[in-house]
Amino acid sequence: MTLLSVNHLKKEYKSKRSSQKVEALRDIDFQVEEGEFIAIMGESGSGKSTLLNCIATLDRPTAGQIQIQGRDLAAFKDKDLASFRREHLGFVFQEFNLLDTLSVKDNIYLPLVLSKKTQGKEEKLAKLAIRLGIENLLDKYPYELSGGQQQRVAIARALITNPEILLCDEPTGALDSKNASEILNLFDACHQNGQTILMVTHSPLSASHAKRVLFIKDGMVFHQIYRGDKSEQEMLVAINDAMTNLLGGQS
Ligand SMILES: Nc1ncnc2c1ncn2[C@@H]1O[C@H](COP(=O)(O)OP(=O)(O)OP(=O)(O)O)[C@@H](O)[C@H]1O
Repeated sequence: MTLLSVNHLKKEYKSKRSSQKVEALRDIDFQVEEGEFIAIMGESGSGKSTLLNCIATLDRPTAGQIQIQGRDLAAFKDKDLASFRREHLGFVFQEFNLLDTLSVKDNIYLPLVLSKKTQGKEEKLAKLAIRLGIENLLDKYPYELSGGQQQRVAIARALITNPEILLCDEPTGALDSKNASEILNLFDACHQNGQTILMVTHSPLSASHAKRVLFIKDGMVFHQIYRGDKSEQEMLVAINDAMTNLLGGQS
């Protein structure tokens, strides 16, 4: 079943200094099936964050359509978007974005508290804590944790509402290679569990964990690689080749 449908998406920003417009997204078109793990790659400035922000309902497109489970995001009023975002989407950021004044446990509960859906929260937390290997960290505070531990907690916070899509912006960007690889293994496990994941990344290694990689250039999807039967290593080679031939070659 198609979970996310992005049709002819266009986003223009008006420049503050001149009347010129920046066309961040020109014509983006793709579909995501339920349970897919997709990476989005592209050079700096190619529009990846703009695309993620539009899907995340944090920004409105200039034209085109985004549907999540058949719901057209343009039809939502601003005041309804926040609750839609909280209840249907999960976010993982490069810089973890945990609140230092709350314990790990309370950070993870926060989306449930904000949605007033705290019933059964202990059970949900207990299951997630085991899956993510953070059982011993729940009473600590974010500043007491390593980067890798903080990202595990951030993933738990993103998953506790059982979101339809996990949206990740450079989730391993602030981690060393060992911690990055542990986080990527967690994404693999989430994916095997049926979680739909959309991850923006500069890292070919991170993207090699995905089942499909979309390359964005000049505000359009101009290439895709399917994992198919490829091993992670073969996928990594294919991604690096695509980056050399397509991104490097045409810019
Ligand atoms: N708020 C804004 N106002 C004006 N222009 C913007 C705004 N946000 C992004 N842009 C422009 O839109 C284009 C796409 O930016 P975007 O941040 O989406 O790229 P990106 O692929 O995520 O880059 P990076 O990999 O460096 O994060 C760039 O030319 C950028 O300068």
